Amino acid sequence: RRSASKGYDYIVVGGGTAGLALSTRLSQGLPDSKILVIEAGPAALDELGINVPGKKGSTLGTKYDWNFTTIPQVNAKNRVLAQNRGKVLGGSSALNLMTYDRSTANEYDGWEEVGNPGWGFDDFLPMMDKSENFTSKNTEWYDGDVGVNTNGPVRGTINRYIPPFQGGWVPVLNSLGIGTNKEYMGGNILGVSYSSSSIDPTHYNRSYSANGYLPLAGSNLVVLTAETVIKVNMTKVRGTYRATGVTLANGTFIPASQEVILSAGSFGSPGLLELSGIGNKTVLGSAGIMQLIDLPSVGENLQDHIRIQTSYQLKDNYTGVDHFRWNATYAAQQLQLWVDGKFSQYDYTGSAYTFQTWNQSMGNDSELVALAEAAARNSTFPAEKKKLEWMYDDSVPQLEIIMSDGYTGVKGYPAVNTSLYGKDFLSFIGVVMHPFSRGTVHINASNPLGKPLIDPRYFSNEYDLQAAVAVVKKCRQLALTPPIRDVWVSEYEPGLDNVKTDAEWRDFALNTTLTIYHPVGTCAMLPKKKGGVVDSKLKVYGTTNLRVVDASIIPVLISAHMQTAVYGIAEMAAEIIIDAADS
Ligand SMILES: Cc1cc2nc3c(=O)[nH]c(=O)nc-3n(C[C@H](O)[C@H](O)[C@H](O)COP(=O)(O)OP(=O)(O)OC[C@H]3O[C@@H](n4cnc5c(N)ncnc54)[C@H](O)[C@@H]3O)c2cc1C
Repeated sequence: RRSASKGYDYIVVGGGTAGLALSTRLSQGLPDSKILVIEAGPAALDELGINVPGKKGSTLGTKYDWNFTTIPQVNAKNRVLAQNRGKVLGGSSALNLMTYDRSTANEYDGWEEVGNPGWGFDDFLPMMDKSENFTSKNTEWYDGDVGVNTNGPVRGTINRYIPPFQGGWVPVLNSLGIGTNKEYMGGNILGVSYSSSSIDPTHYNRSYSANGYLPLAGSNLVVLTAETVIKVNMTKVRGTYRATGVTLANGTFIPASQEVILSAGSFGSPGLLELSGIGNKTVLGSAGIMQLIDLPSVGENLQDHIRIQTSYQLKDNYTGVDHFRWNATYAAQQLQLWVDGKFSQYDYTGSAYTFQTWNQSMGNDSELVALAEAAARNSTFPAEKKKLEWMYDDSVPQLEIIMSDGYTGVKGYPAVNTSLYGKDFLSFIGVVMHPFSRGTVHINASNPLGKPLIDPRYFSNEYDLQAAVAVVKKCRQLALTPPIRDVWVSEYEPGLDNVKTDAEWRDFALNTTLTIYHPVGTCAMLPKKKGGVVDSKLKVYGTTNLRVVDASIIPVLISAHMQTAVYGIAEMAAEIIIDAADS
């Protein structure tokens, strides 16, 4: 193995979701090139908190998490919200909640329509497919093989276990006029499904970039862990800039003869550009960094999905995942079953999803459409225009609801010694698909190498707040509809008596809305004059050989969880970079 300081042809910064997929593909496609991927976190391939599906969420707030937060959100009662990101080999694919889906074809087409040739659904679906091995085709909850592939590195699997108290999910949604969708990976996600998770059914463990892609890499890929990059070194050549390598926090310079690729994620990649002198002059100046390339959109255009939840105490005859919190014996038994490769409740992540338009959900979307029009009216940014177009498009969902096993919320699981301690819960997690709030992430001028200043500007327009209220009311409606109504004793959060009026729902939304961890757009792929940081070949404007390849390049937030798109972006980038090397 080469020593890191000797230099490489390609350096990928960030061994996360996109970074490991990309560097693996580069090592395969460019066998004569030397490729280095540098990851700030450790490798943790044997970590049960990562591998065991039923332990999802247990690594948040740990050493595997960057533990970022927002700045106080002025439109959300000044709350400071968590912004978790993986700091481990595999990045956020090691920490995520494993939902494995895709949005509607029209939304990927929207990426192309805002100025990115070659990124529409017909071109992008094959890239997402390249990454996947969908193991549940032709099963009870998936018809045939529409839109899926079966020989890629990351597994997508519908859970083999659906808890009895979730048996009412599909009948309830059907009774409310929502059709069952067993082809949700094929470019139409509307309807109700028992949907897939990134789980490998060989051992029912998490499938992610570190255990999916990396074992396929050639020996020409070197993986450096526990090293943080602090800047890309740039040199001016005939009026444009060339990346010559990267500098580590310990001062080591590592040269790159061909390309440097940033895959440090939606909060990491814009910061690295700024630390390298690429960005907004004021931001750089206040941090004492000399501007090399004037690119004012770096760190702008942050978009994220917001979520809001209600939760219910299950009747005592049901065993939910909260059992793991309060019954150590049960948890140990189930974990041993999982370790032994036997059927275990720890196999399970969650399966019950619905995606709907406002019309499907409420019968009438005119008030929300009017608010969306008001939110988008004065914007020239392509994302708002697209989101408004999608409000009028019957194929594009505006809300998602997940029926989730276990307590999820803001109030907290009941404290020891209270009457509800030792009870199990189910939660409904409502998500607004196309919020109009658009925020920023920048380096902190007083500590440029420290945590970034993240300001998603949650609820900076009325549409987002009313949409959150509409989706959380829907959560309660689903809970109150038999046979779901028959499985629970009482509404724990917010409580049927505590929140009844619209004013109370509004207050509840302001107090409890959170992120569902899908920040995108901070190095948007767009024409430069429209707010772009990278072009449609993912190259940073003003450079010859610096690219960004991760969730930050997504120009418009779509109605899906992000991982399948991020893997698709990495596969697309690999083709682009390999083609460029061959030409
Ligand atoms: C808690 C959580 C739950 C989620 N749930 C789901 C879900 O259920 N389904 C879904 O589809 N999506 C989910 N997502 C979103 C999805 O996982 C992310 O969008 C996706 O993983 C982002 O990939 P990425 O490559 O852009 O960034 P990441 O995977 O975060 O990779 C960035 C990598 O760069 C490294 N890095 C950063 N800065 C530096 C530096 N300076 N030097 C060296 N290395 C650096 C990081 O440590 C990290 O490994 C979730 C995300 C989170 C955080």
